[in-house]
Amino acid sequence: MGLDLTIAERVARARSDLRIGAVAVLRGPGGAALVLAAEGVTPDRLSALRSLGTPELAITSWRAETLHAPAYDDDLARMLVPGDADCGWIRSVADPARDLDYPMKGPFQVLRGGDAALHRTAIALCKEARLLPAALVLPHADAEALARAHDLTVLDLAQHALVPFGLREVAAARVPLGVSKLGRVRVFRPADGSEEHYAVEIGSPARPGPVLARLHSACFTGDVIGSLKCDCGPQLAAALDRIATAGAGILLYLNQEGRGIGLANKMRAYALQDQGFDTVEANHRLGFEDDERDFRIGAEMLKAMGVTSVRLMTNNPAKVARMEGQGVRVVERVALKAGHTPENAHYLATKARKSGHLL
Ligand SMILES: Nc1nc2c(ncn2[C@@H]2O[C@H](COP(=O)(O)OP(=O)(O)OP(=O)(O)O)[C@@H](O)[C@H]2O)c(=O)[nH]1
Ligand SMILES: [Zn+2]
Repeated sequence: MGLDLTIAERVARARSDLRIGAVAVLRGPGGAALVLAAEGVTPDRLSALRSLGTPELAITSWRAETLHAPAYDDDLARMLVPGDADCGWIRSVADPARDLDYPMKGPFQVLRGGDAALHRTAIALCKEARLLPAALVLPHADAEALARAHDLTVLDLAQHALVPFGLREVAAARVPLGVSKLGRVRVFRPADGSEEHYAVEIGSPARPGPVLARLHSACFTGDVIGSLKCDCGPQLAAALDRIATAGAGILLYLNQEGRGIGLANKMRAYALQDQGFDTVEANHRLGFEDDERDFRIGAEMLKAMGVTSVRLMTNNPAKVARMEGQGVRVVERVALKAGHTPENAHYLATKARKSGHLL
């Protein structure tokens, strides 16, 4: 019926519920559970969950490795929350901020066997909500009745897996730029309620290409406030300059701050870097992969603009491979070196050594 929530709307609702600290219900073939982002737990919510059973804390295998806890489910670990643990305990398992000062001590009661599908989706939703990748999960036979009684969103695991990936252009206008009067900005909105992304088109790039293109991931610190910790700001300026000099091209500004972990998590990663961890180690200690970006977005935007082949400005061979994997031909990789400073030398060297970037 037309008034029913679509799958995309239901997933967006569950994601925002976790984001604001509310409880949602996940339902799978093996049962259902109440879930809550670890970051959003409050004493009230914790005691409400406890009145219904023993909550489990799902963390990624990266976070488990830092805590020296076994990840029996391969990509994640499910720990029982001890009866005397408070919200501070839960936050310390999820958040490495205080790992060095107050190391978490095991032994942790890690569950083995059984089904981790609900936990896996709960972590995926936390990541999509740009929260720490850790969730409280309380499997419960009456979870659906509780959802009805408390007006909670119910999401099927199958629905989460099926959410349609679709981006459509919602607005476009001429924007004269410092580098070229022939600028145009197009705004793309994803079907799944996540952030919008922008295309900056200069001149009239000939479709289907090859078009001189740059996929730039948002970096508030580098792009907006001139941080010296990375090379993003100067790369952004250099890419626009190159396109303007060539007369035509496209820069995609993708809202995948912090390689897809969001600004709050990136600042958590920076705080860990202040403790001596490098950019990759910091992501892992937080429980993330070193790169959480979804490269379908850039490819779909290019295709939506009629572009299927590019001369890609990047120093990251993985970006080239990911674009090719998504059906965009990269006829040439154009090196983009700008903004090397003493402050970002270690960061760039780490990306070269661990993530395969070309210096
Ligand atoms: N998680 C995390 N993200 C960072 C850090 N430093 C910069 N970033 C993010 O990294 C991304 C940089 O992306 P890009 O410059 O587009 O991509 P790249 O993979 O380095 O490849 P290039 O095309 O060669 O620049 C931005 O989203 C930044 O916010 C960091 O220390 N930790
Ligand atoms: Zn940056």
